[in-house]
Amino acid sequence: MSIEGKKKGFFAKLVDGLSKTRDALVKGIENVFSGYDAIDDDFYEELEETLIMLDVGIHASTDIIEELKEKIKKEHIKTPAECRTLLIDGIKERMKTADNDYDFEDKKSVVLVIGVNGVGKTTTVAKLASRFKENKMKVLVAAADTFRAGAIEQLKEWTDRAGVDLISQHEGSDPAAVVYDACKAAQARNVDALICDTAGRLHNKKNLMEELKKINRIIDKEYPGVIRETLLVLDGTTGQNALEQARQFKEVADISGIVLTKLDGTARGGIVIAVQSELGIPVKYIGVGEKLDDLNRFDSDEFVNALFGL
Ligand SMILES: Nc1nc2c(ncn2[C@@H]2O[C@H](COP(=O)(O)OP(=O)(O)OP(=O)(O)O)[C@@H](O)[C@H]2O)c(=O)[nH]1
Repeated sequence: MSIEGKKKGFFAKLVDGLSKTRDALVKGIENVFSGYDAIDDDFYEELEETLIMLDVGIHASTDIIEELKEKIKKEHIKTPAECRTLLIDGIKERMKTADNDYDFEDKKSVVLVIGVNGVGKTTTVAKLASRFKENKMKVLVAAADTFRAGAIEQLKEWTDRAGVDLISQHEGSDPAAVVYDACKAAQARNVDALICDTAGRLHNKKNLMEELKKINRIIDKEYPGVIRETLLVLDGTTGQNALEQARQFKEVADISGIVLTKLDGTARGGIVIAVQSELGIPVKYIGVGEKLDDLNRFDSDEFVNALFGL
């Protein structure tokens, strides 16, 4: 399928996947807009409460409303209907990614993928590998989640499916040793993107921090000069728990981007807005299904349009 065709397919899935969020969000917001004739404190309060209820997050919701108030004053807007467009534009604006956010997609890079078990980390590694491969990059994957039983086999199945090579050792081996091997192999094979699946044991933050530090040290030493990216994978269906997880990971790792998975079929898509605003880390990819091509770059215009059924 052409890239254009794939993009359309992804958008259709996104629109479809966000239908539950859309139903909840749009219905809630439209109710506020249609329930008030004038813009007053009650209107703002109800709008803010609706955003919070939809997992947009307390801080982000407050910010959005404050920003909206200022714009309304500046532009002398009088009716709730007129302020709907301002609200939508404001949400789009706060989720924009920067131009250099995806440099690792077309330059020599090492991408560390972190996140707790079950969030869709392994699947995301494979989806990224497949995406980079389609972009004509030579990809290598490292199985540095050596802790969870069966993780290596599972990753092997996925990388076979994606048609990319995997560097692995046995279960229980030192993740840093796997990364060392992978750095050597990446250089010997002239690889463009090395993607490392790492373990995410949040219940032992100190160990996790040490492990990630060690991995980073090895990459710095053995594979200098490459672009570094650390993506945290979060399960979009878990709402505020995902946000809490992200806060904890932020303490142990230098996260450069978020991948939100399972946005298909959740009513909690508002979490995308919360994550971006509350953590100050851009959402770079979203997952809307279990197949290899069900991951795409996050596009704030596309996302908010899908969310509001525009
Ligand atoms: N619907 C849907 N399912 C997804 C998505 N991403 C991953 N999954 C599913 O979520 C489940 C967990 O995904 P994994 O990739 O195995 O998760 P993990 O974080 O590596 O977790 P462990 O394998 O337990 O370490 C699998 O059944 C995936 O198919 C997504 O975007 N949408």
